[in-house]
Amino acid sequence: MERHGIIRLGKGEALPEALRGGIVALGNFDGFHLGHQAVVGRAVARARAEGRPALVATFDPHPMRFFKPDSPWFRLTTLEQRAELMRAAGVDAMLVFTFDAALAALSAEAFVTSQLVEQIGAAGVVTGADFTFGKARSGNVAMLAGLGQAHGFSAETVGAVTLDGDTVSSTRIRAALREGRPRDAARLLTRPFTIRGDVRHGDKLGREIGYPTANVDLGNYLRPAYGIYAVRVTLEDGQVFSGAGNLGIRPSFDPPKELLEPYMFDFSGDLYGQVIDVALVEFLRPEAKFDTLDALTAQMAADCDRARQILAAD
Ligand SMILES: Cc1cc2nc3c(=O)[nH]c(=O)nc-3n(C[C@H](O)[C@H](O)[C@H](O)COP(=O)(O)O)c2cc1C
Ligand SMILES: Nc1ncnc2c1ncn2[C@@H]1O[C@H](COP(=O)(O)OP(=O)(O)O)[C@@H](O)[C@H]1O
Repeated sequence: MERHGIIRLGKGEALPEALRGGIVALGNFDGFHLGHQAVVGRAVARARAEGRPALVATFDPHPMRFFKPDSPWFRLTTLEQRAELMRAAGVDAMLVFTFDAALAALSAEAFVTSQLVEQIGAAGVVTGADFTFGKARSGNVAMLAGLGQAHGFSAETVGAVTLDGDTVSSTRIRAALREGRPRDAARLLTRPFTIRGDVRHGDKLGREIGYPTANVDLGNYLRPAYGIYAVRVTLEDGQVFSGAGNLGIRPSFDPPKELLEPYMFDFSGDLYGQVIDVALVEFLRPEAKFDTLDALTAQMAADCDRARQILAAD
């Protein structure tokens, strides 16, 4: 089924003929950070030069979620967000392997022959230099190159991208977000970390205190440091509003509930059911527990003033 240029492989679905023989960037690409952009950019450039489809092949769920279902939330992007970013980078389609027990059990060689050769008909594969694949991660890029020679595709690697002296990695971005450094994360991502979700009904208290907030669940996203952030919110129609939002459990309210709640400046209207993008621009302060609504609203007013200034200067 094709949606946002996403094609789920397997389950009886064949790749459309027009997309066979492509140059395939292979990896998880969660976040689509600078390093991922180099790998995908190389695949797109080669595809254009050779007149072939430019493809990305990725895994869903993320292998880490499959092997360690209890690991803390870590996603930097949804599949749909990644597909949009890939499209903007010139990719014709994002192919998704469902990462299940059957896929995890394939040897490196079986993965290459059944997926890359038979299913995708790849003419070329581009990965990062440290890419591993196949059962127990037994396959590496040298093996991929050897299998490519045997099966008639080329395998190319792109070296790690560094910024400020260190390798750009999803792990480094996750650490920055968990430590409340969204600007550092944004430099590595080339855009702010952005949570996409649909606007839920809450306790309807926000509007009473003069600060309606559009409540969004954090879903599978990595949990950044809890606190108040200066945010930019993009609505479904593409309009962008500045705002200030609470990300956390709202310790002043009972029972605590984990949410992202942006209040948007200079907006009024009904957002329930809309899918919005909330970009975390700057960390303002940790969440606090207030004993009175007056104390909370005074603090919210101060947060909004600060967020306005920060975003205006941005
Ligand atoms: C800028 C801003 C800062 C906030 N700071 C806190 C806070 O430190 N502690 C807290 O318990 N709630 C805080 N809130 C309040 C809650 O996020 C939320 O507005 C309130 O629970 C009303 O919820 P409702 O949307 O369900 O009506 C803040 C909200 C905003 C917009
Ligand atoms: N400036 C605004 N920022 C955020 N949401 C707004 C704004 N103006 C109106 N809304 C609407 O008000 C709702 C939030 O009001 P609120 O009283 O906090 O209710 P809830 O508890 O259901 O979130 C949002 O979901 C949205 O539909």
